[in-house]
Amino acid sequence: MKKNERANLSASYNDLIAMITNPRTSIIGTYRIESVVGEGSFGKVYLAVHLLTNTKVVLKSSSRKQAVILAREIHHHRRLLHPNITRLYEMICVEDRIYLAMEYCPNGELYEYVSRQEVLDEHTTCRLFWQLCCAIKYLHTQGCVHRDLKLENIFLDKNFDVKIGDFGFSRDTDCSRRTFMSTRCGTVAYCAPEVVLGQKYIGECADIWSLGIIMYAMLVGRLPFDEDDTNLTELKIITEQPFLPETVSPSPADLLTRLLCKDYRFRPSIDQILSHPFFQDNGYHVSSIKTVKTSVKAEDKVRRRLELVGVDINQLNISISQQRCDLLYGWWLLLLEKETKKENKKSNLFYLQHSKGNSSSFHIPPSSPSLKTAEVSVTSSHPNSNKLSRSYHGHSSGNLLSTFKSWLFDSKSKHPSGTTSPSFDTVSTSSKWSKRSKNLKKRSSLENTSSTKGSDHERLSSSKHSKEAIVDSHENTAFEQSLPSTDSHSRISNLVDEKPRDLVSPTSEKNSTDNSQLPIPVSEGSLISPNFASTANSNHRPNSRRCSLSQLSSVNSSRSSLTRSYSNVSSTSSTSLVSIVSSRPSTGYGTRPAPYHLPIDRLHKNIQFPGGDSSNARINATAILTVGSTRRIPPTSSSLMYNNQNFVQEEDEPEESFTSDSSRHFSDIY
Ligand SMILES: Nc1ncnc2c1ncn2[C@@H]1O[C@H](COP(=O)(O)OP(=O)(O)OP(=O)(O)O)[C@@H](O)[C@H]1O
Repeated sequence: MKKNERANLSASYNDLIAMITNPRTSIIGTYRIESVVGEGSFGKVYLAVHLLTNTKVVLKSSSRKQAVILAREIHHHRRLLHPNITRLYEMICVEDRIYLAMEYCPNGELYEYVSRQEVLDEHTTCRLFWQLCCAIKYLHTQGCVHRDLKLENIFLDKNFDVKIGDFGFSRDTDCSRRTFMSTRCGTVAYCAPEVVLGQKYIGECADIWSLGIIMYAMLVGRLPFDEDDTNLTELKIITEQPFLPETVSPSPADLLTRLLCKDYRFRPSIDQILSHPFFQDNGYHVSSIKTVKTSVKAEDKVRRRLELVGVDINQLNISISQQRCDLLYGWWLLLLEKETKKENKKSNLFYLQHSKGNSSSFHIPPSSPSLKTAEVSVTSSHPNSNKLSRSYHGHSSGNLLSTFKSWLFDSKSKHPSGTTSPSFDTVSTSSKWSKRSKNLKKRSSLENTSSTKGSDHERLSSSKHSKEAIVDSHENTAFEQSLPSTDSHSRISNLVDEKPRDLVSPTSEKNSTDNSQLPIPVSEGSLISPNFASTANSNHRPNSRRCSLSQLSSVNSSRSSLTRSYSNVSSTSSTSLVSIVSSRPSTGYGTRPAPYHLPIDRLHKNIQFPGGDSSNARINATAILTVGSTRRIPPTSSSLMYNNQNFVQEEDEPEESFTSDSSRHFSDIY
């Protein structure tokens, strides 16, 4: 044996030893774990790289014990394909853990961003809030409500575009006949009055209230109702008008007033919100709503490439049509995303070339890439940079993998043309605001201040018009088959025992004798047209304009209090309003060193916990509490949050069957 051959053998043996003796898992399925980026309720969240596409993803790890809870999240999340919703690529089930591979948002949570910036200028607020509302419109149109919208569940991608995540409390709703729900869920400070009161509520209206809280936090730098004492927070949510500083211009103030209307019946619909002058005056129109688009050409290309490397196309089509979130579906989404990005770069280059010397003919819609971003994209699509990004810095199996990758990426086979270039869908809205408020005057002082802030904000501004290349399933026949039809939606709705009712008009509801429709007991003036507390109200947090989420006297209003929430335990009295205080210590300025959720013994003492192993129990910061329901949860679901607790009551949701099929054990290196 030659000397260098022996050296190679010895090196590969050492690699093998290093790999199998390393106590830390580094490969999960086809992902290589790089680092830990956070801690969720059920486990660590890792930054990982997809070995075939080099795409960065997050891997959310959970114990198999949480499988039933996760099923709800996966069931909703995998159907959602929108530029402002994090994409769920794949679910990897290994012996005792489940990993969810999701779109990575390198700029973290909106919570941290707002904390860093203290307050956002109106232009930035408008851009982010527009994206958020577009995502919510899509969600509601899909017959789904989020029910846990908060700054911590909104992420920012590399272009500082909004991505909603965490669908743990989502549920199906009938978008044509608003469904009444009774499960109290979400985070207290973001909860609508009707939810706090334990009344039946309409999920869409509760989401819209939470949007109001988020918009308020962006503009004012703190939450409108957030006290140390949860009961006080709840009382304020029900009775008080939020204090609105003078610095907020009339137009956003008008929108905020409408969103935070105590009576859900008078809150605007998502279409009405999107048509509000606050958006229109900033150049955001319903005609510029983005949808996820991919071309037939890109799909064909990806299919052929997968076929070339031996993937069974029938199997692939099944995975796609059932949105199975398995290995093949993950490959499909990631490859398609890459291909679409490539196409978008090409079209940006095309725009760039055609705009030279003729800039007036080059129209950039509000949410499409700016020229600056497009230039960057073109530069990075240079063949050399491509090569660089494809190079594999990996394990001993690198050679095989790179051969496989070269088959996937360097296929010379010709593909049928027929590209549908990315375009913007127009969504028509019938309702218009009757009264247009004054044009929004940009507050130059605020903008100046913000422009001098940290690099994050500069990046945000510079990427104002950037566009993410995202996969679209809607042009794909296979995908189309998989999209739940209205029928399947209503079938799912039927599984929920809360009977959907028509929301014809507030008047018709008033006539109803149902408790859920009784007017909310707040002062009459605020019932219909809530006026924000006067800015002259000096008792209420002076100088709050300058206070940040983490600095403000709600000082206590650091993250710990933000995440106080209803929990997935019901009290012994089914109608009592029970709240749980997460006693996670204040973590200071936008950091989260400790896990959110502390052991059960540190909870608010008025909670009565049914028997069970408290040491095993963790409070989900945003868990569920059912009030006023006499239903009992089936035994299988009762272990959702607390072992041995039969009091937990959850709404019936269609459950995804989680197989423990060994074929899913792609890589159990631990
Ligand atoms: N898509 C993502 N991109 C980047 N970081 C992420 C992403 N998802 C989660 N993280 C990081 O992981 C942390 C925990 O994730 P997340 O909040 O989604 O977990 P969770 O289990 O839903 O927690 P909770 O229920 O308490 O909200 C986040 O604070 C964030 O730092």
